[in-house]
Amino acid sequence: MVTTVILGMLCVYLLCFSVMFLLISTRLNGKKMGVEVFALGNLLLGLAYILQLFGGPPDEVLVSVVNHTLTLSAPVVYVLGAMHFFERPTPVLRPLLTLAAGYTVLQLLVQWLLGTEARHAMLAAACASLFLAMTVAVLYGRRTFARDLRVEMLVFAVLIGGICILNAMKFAVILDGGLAAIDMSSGFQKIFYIYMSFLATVLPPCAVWLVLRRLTDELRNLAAHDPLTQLLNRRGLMDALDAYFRSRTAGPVYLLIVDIDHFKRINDTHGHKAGDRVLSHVAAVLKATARQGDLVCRLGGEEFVVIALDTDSAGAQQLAERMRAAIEHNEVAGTGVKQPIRCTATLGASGAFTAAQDFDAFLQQADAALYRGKTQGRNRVEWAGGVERSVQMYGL
Ligand SMILES: Nc1nc2c(ncn2[C@@H]2O[C@H](COP(=O)(O)OP(=O)(O)OP(=O)(O)O)[C@@H](O)[C@H]2O)c(=O)[nH]1
Repeated sequence: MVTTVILGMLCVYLLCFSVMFLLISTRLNGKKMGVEVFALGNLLLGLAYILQLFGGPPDEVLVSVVNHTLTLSAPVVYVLGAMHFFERPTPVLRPLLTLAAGYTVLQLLVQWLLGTEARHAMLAAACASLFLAMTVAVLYGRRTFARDLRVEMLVFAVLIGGICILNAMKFAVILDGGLAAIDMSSGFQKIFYIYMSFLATVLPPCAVWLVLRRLTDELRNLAAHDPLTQLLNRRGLMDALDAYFRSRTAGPVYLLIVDIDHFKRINDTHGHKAGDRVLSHVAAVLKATARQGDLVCRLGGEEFVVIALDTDSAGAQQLAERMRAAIEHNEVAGTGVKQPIRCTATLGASGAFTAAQDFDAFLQQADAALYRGKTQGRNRVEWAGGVERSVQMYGL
């Protein structure tokens, strides 16, 4: 009786969460993160347990065969859902139907050759192996594709490891005591379904949490980057600068403004689309020329800011000159029959500063230098008047 009630609750959980996943997936336009696949997994497992409840005794072969196929298919669907979540989308329906057909045929064969007991033992062994593989994959994921979800992955590994152990025990129990040992009223089945209920309660909110984390991370990322060039925008730059100056090892930084020369002319001659390609190209050149860790940002229009970290004035000067030369010497490939576009940029550089609050003042300083560079002929690096003072101040 107790097991039947637990099983009934389990069906309700699974089907409710299936509907919830489905509803969530309808709100996730485009990138569904596997949520609709999780809904299918819950539906299959819910149906399997409904058959378990109302399908009659274990020797009622046809219902039992369908039940076992659903029971094995559900975790496979969860695996496919997880692959979608981790951006390795794979087809779902074809592998699922192939597995279902294959396992059904295998069951009928085993039933015919070895009987009901062997078929139940086979399901327990298959589930134990599958969950073992899932546990290993989750633990591997902590070190590779899911490094940002280390704690969550550990929780999943422990929970899935638990079902793996229970299925291995079920296999041993069937071999030892036959079908009577997994009767609904047996102590083992009680523990088995209590654990499954626990999982059905805990795992779906965990999955929702993962989806929420990914969504909020993506939103934060979108808010911090320029959509055209994928560089940091001003807000992202300020956050990164704050984070840098909070670290104990932070030293003075140098600010460079990079402004493409005669960009209006490029737009007017080649069109706005080509202008956008020039912006993306210059962004890529700046990113490739800066050192890893330096902050590269599109401030707006054709203006970029580079913050050179962990360097001295000589290093910042070399970086500025490298960037100017790289922009001058790398042409933007034309589309189709169009000629490649060449462009140059003028750079204004500030003195060193040591706090994020100083950003605006030093931006103005670099902007004044940039203006000088523009009036003195463009395609050059101009340093702010205070640079020598800054260099002396910080002893660089
Ligand atoms: N294609 C494209 N053009 C942009 C974008 N943002 C700003 N612009 C254009 O950039 C041009 C900037 O022109 P100006 O400020 O006159 O500067 P400039 O022509 O580069 O001249 P100098 O800076 O003095 O060398 C304007 O024509 C803007 O319309 C953008 O996202 N895409």
